[in-house]
Amino acid sequence: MTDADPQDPSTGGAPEATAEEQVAAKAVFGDRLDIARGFVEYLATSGIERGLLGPREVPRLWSRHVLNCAVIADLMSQDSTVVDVGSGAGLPGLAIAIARPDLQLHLVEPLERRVIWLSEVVEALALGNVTVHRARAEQVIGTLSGDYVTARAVSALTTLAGWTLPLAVPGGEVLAIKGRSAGEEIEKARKVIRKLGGGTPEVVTAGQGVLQEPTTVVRIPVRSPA
Ligand SMILES: C[S@@+](CC[C@H](N)C(=O)[O-])C[C@H]1O[C@@H](n2cnc3c(N)ncnc32)[C@H](O)[C@@H]1O
Repeated sequence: MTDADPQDPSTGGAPEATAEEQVAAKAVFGDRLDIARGFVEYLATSGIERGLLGPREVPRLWSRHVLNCAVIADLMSQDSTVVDVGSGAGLPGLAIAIARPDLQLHLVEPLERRVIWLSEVVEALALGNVTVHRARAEQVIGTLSGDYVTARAVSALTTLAGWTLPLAVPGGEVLAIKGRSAGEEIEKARKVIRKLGGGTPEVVTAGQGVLQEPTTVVRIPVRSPA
């Protein structure tokens, strides 16, 4: 029997970070790098086995998923509360919670098997700053709120605005990780954002100088009452 190749998604196990990813991971996670490694291990094993991510994602777990998500914590003030909508495999929620223990994270995810996996990972990694809620975002409006509301790959901004803006406190922000479509999505959602009390949306990036490809984020401020 030969040892499993960590870079081969068919053989299971966590991928070895490339030299570049290791430098970035050290910069992003600092003395919590071992916890981040633990998260990558869970993603690469039970996360894949239970269908939270596709096996093809294994070789890019660090760059495309964990690091890409964690850097958006740079856009957040100290000691804030964050609601992550549609956390799935804990992205971006758990990556942020690991990078920034000063933040309080609320992960909102409706699917039971994802919630069970998230709860197991939170317990195993002893992430005391994370609470997992089994719910759709619409169901927690009025009961849960945060200084920041995050989301990645959950829905187009026209729909996502209605799920996230009501969860941000006045003066807070929605931070939606988006790809190249960010500007176009903003144009389509401008009217609904205004109707929901959102301020002027903008495209910002996070992770410059750390990641080869910085993360594109749509930032929407939430207006304070006049
Ligand atoms: C494509 S996955 C993305 C998961 C994760 N954010 C990521 O980037 O890997 C979309 C997730 O959003 C969740 N979702 C769908 N509709 C939702 C809603 N209305 N409120 C909260 N979560 C929702 C799904 O259950 C799923 O876990």
